[in-house]
Amino acid sequence: MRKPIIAGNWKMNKLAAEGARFLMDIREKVPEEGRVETVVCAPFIHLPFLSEAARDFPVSIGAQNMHHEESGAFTGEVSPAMLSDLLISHVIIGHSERRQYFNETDETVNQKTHAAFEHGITPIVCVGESLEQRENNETMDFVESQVVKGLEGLSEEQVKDVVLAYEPIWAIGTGKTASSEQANEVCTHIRKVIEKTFSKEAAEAVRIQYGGSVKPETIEELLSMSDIDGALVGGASLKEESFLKLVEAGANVS
Ligand SMILES: O=C[C@H](O)COP(=O)(O)O
Repeated sequence: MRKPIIAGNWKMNKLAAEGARFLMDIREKVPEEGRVETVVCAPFIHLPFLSEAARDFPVSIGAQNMHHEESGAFTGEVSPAMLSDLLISHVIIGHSERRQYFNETDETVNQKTHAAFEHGITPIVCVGESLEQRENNETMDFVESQVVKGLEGLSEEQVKDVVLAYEPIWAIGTGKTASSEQANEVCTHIRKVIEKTFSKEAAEAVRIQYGGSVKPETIEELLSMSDIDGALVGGASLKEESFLKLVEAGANVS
């Protein structure tokens, strides 16, 4: 069975003291690592503190982006080497907000995904269609193309360790969650794409999260679906109480 993975994406929220307080508040309450993987993806400035503070309890700390180069003249960027130096274990790659506002493309997603593996960081690769694409029945083809291009050139073993996050853009921060069936239908398609492009073993191993207005009230049903292995959560990951409920739901998947 694939281990559920619940990742909070704080986006551009929380001052340093608020981030620290959040971690201290959840430290005694997160379920043990064997049942669920718990990840907090925080803004860069939080990472040194959070990474150090989370060392002795089962919360992994992730970044929300990175550059693909090791170092160099890229003002304002953060490299994979800098993240692995801080023992950052996960990185979100190609979030739709990065694609929309910061010109991320399938090509940069692919470069960053390779770079993450070179530095021992687990990539959480985001894909998902716009409302217009959904209404034009382009969802499956579009998501397939994002998956194939984003993961191009990875080995089968690497693909098994990728986390894919299916996030329909129309459901992000809007309060409109895709129905569990809608979300699962696309996640099942993604798994078939992995099988076709890599192997059956890779398809069975790869974990696929759903993201888009996930709340404590909706998580259980989402996690009960055949191809949804976790959630990438924005708004509901900002409050300790709701984040813990999401993680607990992940730990209770049998
Ligand atoms: O990365 C998280 C997603 O963008 C979902 O955000 P949301 O839970 O606030 O809709």
